[in-house]
Amino acid sequence: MNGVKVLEMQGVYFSYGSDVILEDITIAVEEGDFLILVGRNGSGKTTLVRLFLGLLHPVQGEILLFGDSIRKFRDWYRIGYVPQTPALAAGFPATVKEIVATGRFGRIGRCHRLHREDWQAVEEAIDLVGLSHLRDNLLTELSGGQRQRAFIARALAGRPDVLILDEPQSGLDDGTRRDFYRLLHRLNCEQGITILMVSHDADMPVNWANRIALLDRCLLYQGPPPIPARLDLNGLSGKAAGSYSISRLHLS
Ligand SMILES: Nc1ncnc2c1ncn2[C@@H]1O[C@H](COP(=O)(O)OP(=O)(O)OP(=O)(O)O)[C@@H](O)[C@H]1O
Repeated sequence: MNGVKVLEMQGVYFSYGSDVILEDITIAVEEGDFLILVGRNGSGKTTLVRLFLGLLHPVQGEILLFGDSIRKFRDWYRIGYVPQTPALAAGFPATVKEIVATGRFGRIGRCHRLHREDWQAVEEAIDLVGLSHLRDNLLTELSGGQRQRAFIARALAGRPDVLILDEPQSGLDDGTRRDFYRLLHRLNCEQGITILMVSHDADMPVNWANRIALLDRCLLYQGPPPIPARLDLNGLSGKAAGSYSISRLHLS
């Protein structure tokens, strides 16, 4: 955490038609951060991620990537994206190695052949996530946790500076989820990869993150974990998501 801003929003607003989804968002992910963005279902987390990926555009405010306006930014290979994988992985007729190799295209361009150094990056990424023994297996032959790792390896193959993960832990059992957090912690601490992870899981080990942000259309908290007790987290769990509300957070 050296103060260099990798991802930044300044006063960002976003709406779908007349529905305001994000309001006055000012947030920065700094180099070396492990920032977890939490919020109930529908609070705008994926929308915020899609804005950082340039897939949506704010109606107001500025987005900066590595200090440059997103409008001028071209180095997309510096950002590795891991989507919610269960949907993506269903029925993928590709091996681990093949899917991870597609992670190189952001760096070398889609119409280029992979060279020796590309395959080396692919092997390194597979190794980093502990899937070397399954490199030639089909994705459909993998468990949910192993698939998750394959998609992380895919994002790592482009040797990004920052990883953005959108609820990567959904659908995993407790043990697999813990292993998964350990892997992310290792990538952050040992490989120096900056991480922005989205979650609506209030039970995650937030102490592994150095920063946490709570979103519900606007940012209700950002700072070191844990979220202050007055911002009662109970309503963030999947079970109680419906009972969570902005007014309750403001009043408690
Ligand atoms: N393409 C779209 N058109 C209109 N409204 C949308 C669209 N995509 C999302 N929304 C709405 O925007 C709001 C925020 O959605 P978003 O997916 O960002 O929430 P989220 O916090 O990521 O939710 P979850 O935890 O369920 O994934 C929701 O009310 C959703 O219904």
